[in-house]
Amino acid sequence: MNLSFKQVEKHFGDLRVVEHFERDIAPGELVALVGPSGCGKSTLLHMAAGLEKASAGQVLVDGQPVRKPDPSRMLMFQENALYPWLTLVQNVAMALELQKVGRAEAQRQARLWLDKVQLKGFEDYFPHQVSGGMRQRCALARAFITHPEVLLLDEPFGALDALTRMTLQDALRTLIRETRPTVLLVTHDVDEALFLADRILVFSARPSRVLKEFHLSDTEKTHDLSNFSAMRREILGLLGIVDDTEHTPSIPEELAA
Ligand SMILES: Nc1ncnc2c1ncn2[C@@H]1O[C@H](COP(=O)(O)OP(=O)(O)OP(=O)(O)O)[C@@H](O)[C@H]1O
Repeated sequence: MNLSFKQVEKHFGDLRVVEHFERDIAPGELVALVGPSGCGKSTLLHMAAGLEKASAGQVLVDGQPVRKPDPSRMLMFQENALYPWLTLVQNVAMALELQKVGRAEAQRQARLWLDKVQLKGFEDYFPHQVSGGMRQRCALARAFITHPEVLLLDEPFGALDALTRMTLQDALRTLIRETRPTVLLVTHDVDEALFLADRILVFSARPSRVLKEFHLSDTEKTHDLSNFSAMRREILGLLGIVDDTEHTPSIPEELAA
């Protein structure tokens, strides 16, 4: 599915959040949104999900305006939104049952998806009986089981420690390769964006604009992102996290005097 933002603006009362946002996201492409806190990244996801309306402009899916939420566009948050009173398999199956798939068939498919995210053996555990990383694996299975065509990921691994986050990023990448949804990923983790994205948009503070867009080559990426160190530095510089001028040549002593 093609996801298009056409001159999108979003205000909440007097608060101007997003201005003139214009981008096309191609079917199967993964675009990461990074920017300062409060610049409107989640708001863009909410508009794509149909939870918020643009104040001006349009969000289109395959040329059709987004008017309301739809199962073909799946939103996944940082806080795992699993139901605590359901087991993992019941949580995953629920996504299909909501689409009128019978319980037995939904549970059969849910077991397969839990296997895909390495949760075999934990199907009948309740969320509080497994780790945070396992809960997010389960949330991934639940997000993918309905084969969404657009996946809207809002800091999906933000609450996890760095090592667990990397294993979840691997799991997510495998699932994306199998099912090729169009993905918008909001993240504060620049390495996560570099590892997962085909394209990274770096936003300014509110009212936000795109400061720069980075295209990542198709090469097989690993968590060793040394090939991307220049891009990483530039992104961190745009975000004001590192001084990107620090590697410019220092002034020779005789001239500095
Ligand atoms: N429903 C709403 N009503 C009023 N203001 C809102 C609403 N949703 C978001 N905002 C405001 O819009 C601004 C952008 O919020 P948003 O959550 O999109 O930012 P963000 O870039 O995702 O931030 P963070 O990185 O901290 O999650 C914030 O100032 C927020 O308070």
